[in-house]
Amino acid sequence: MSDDEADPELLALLRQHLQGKPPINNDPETGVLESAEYVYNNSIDVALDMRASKAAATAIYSQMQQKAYSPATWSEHDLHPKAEGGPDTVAFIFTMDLLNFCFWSELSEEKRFAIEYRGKRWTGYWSLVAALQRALDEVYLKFRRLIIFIFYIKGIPITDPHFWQNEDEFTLNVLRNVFRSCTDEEIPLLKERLDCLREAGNVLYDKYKCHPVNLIAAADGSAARLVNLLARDFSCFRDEHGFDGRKKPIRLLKRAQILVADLWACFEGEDFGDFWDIDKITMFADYRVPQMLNSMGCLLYSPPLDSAIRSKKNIPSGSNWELQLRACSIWCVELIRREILTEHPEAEINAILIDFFLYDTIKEMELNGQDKILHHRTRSIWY
Ligand SMILES: Nc1nc2c(c(CN[C@H]3C=C[C@H](O)[C@@H]3O)cn2[C@@H]2O[C@H](COP(=O)(O)O)[C@@H](O)[C@H]2O)c(=O)[nH]1
Repeated sequence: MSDDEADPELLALLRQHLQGKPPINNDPETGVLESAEYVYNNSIDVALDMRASKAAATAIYSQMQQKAYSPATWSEHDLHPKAEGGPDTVAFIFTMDLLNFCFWSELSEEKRFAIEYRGKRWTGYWSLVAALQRALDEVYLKFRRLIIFIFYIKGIPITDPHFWQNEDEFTLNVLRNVFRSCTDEEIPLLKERLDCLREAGNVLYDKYKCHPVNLIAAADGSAARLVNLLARDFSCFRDEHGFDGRKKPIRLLKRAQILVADLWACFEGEDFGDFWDIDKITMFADYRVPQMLNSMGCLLYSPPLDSAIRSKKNIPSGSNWELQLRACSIWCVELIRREILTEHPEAEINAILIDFFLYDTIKEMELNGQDKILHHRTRSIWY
């Protein structure tokens, strides 16, 4: 290269710097997409149907346009906290995504675990949000009554890491009361949920001045860096698994990623939701979106796996089948995202919004009794 030609790498660094973004070589990656592609390339029980995925991209894009899907859609859900709450909303979302796992039940709709709140019966993910809101309401209502009464009524500060650390006050029975059901079934994995809160309380106290806003600050505006901090510092967010003897763990990091996505959506990309690399976040590998992708013909199962899912067999957490289901779902949504942006380069769409749309759609289908295709059944704290 002659002396007067600028080094392209330096030029790119300069451009990044001028745009106010960290230099390229500091760009953090989460490793989730790389993991998903590796598992997809080495899967024998789950495959993707390219023709169906292409058709799904067209259908998803047009329906998302019709429904004007955007980060603002998140706050339209009655139970979700609002951006006006600032740090209290951050604390709520952190608590919610710390516990955002494993709600499926073997029992009927009438007998499954459910939370009664604001005159309605909430199940699944919404039972979690309702239980947290109810605990805070109880605190709020009690303070209101305080003005009338002279004695102090202590509620349950369920989003406060100081409380999570207090083994005398915050016991399994207290958490059982937060998640008290209007049926005879208890929330799945209650003890594991207490362990997650306890660990998170200790880590936030030790490293982040006991509030998740300081964790967001440490990520310095990067979504990927925040995901990596969560996976590094909290074992209960470290959703990593061995696969086929590969040296590097397969990183799926579902709850770390959905936490970042929920912050981004709730604050609509501003304030505590402002991440310059938000599009690095992938689909969240749970049990609902694979179900939706399978019902659209995008995700195909081998006969043994298909039969296991249809006969509601438990598929162990970290098993080969389970990793194929989760990772191929991430890769499928990535291909759908690329297809949409190829057809519509101007579309303001990312894997998060596609995922939110697919989740909400399968929930609507379930409500209308259309969810004939079953989801896989794994009990774990990862999703
Ligand atoms: N991939 C993906 N997984 C999601 C969600 C959500 C809720 N997100 C809300 C926020 C914005 C969206 O618009 C939604 O309104 C929960 N889950 C997961 O599903 C499971 C619960 O299922 P069920 O028992 O049927 O409620 C459980 O693993 C939970 O972690 C999502 O969005 N994407």
